Amino acid sequence: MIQFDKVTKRYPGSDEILKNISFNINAGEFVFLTGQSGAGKSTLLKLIAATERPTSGTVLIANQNVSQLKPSAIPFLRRRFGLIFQDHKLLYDRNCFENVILPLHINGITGQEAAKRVRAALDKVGLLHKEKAMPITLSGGEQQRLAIARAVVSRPSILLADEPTGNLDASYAADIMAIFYAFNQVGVTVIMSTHDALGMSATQNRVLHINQGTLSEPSLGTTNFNQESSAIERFTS
Ligand SMILES: Nc1ncnc2c1ncn2[C@@H]1O[C@H](COP(=O)(O)OP(=O)(O)OP(=O)(O)O)[C@@H](O)[C@H]1O
Repeated sequence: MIQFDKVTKRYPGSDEILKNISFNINAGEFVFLTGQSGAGKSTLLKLIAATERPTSGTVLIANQNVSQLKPSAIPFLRRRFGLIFQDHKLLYDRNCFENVILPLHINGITGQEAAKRVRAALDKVGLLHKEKAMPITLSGGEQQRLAIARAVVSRPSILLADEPTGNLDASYAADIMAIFYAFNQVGVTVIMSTHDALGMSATQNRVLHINQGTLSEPSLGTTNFNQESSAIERFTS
């Protein structure tokens, strides 16, 4: 479903952020993307979402070469994706219902059908009772759940989440992870970047690790992975 073939990414004036990276992600997988700050995790997610283009190499999404898509085709590609960021990107002058309905309105879905879908999405993340609340009145974990509702309301087949638990304490983070696992259980492909290499050592999910521009799939518990984990632990404790 997602194929990178010898992908290199350099921003104007930058060194190579990603170097000759190849991997495949199949429909329905749950993949963690790890690496230190600045390693290129967000860059890789942006290449998948076609908000950035590779400098060289090929990115195929559902067999479509992203670099060869006409600009008019990009919005259709993006409908496959639900995007979730660490900083939510919520609209603070609109209530929860209005935040979640926005992607539907952009896609021309309005009226009762839109309202039904918004309430279903809010329900999935446990926020149906907050539909009229303004985002600023929600806790950090609730705001992140609202961002997830907005990302899934268009029923994307792929969720790209960029450190969605980064600002949250452990219990909120566990709630958010449970929501992502629930979506994955019903067939949604989930690709999630995280600093939390420690947490990942407990997971059975596939891990793609970026280090100095190259990609590896560490077998969990390998020396490098643990060294980096303890560095993160020292930094955050
Ligand atoms: N638009 C841009 N122009 C130039 N350089 C950029 C741009 N976006 C990112 N970079 C650089 O690319 C590198 C990788 O950034 P990226 O945001 O992908 O890393 P990351 O692994 O997601 O980091 P973090 O965990 O801190 O969010 C960094 O050195 C960053 O400064």
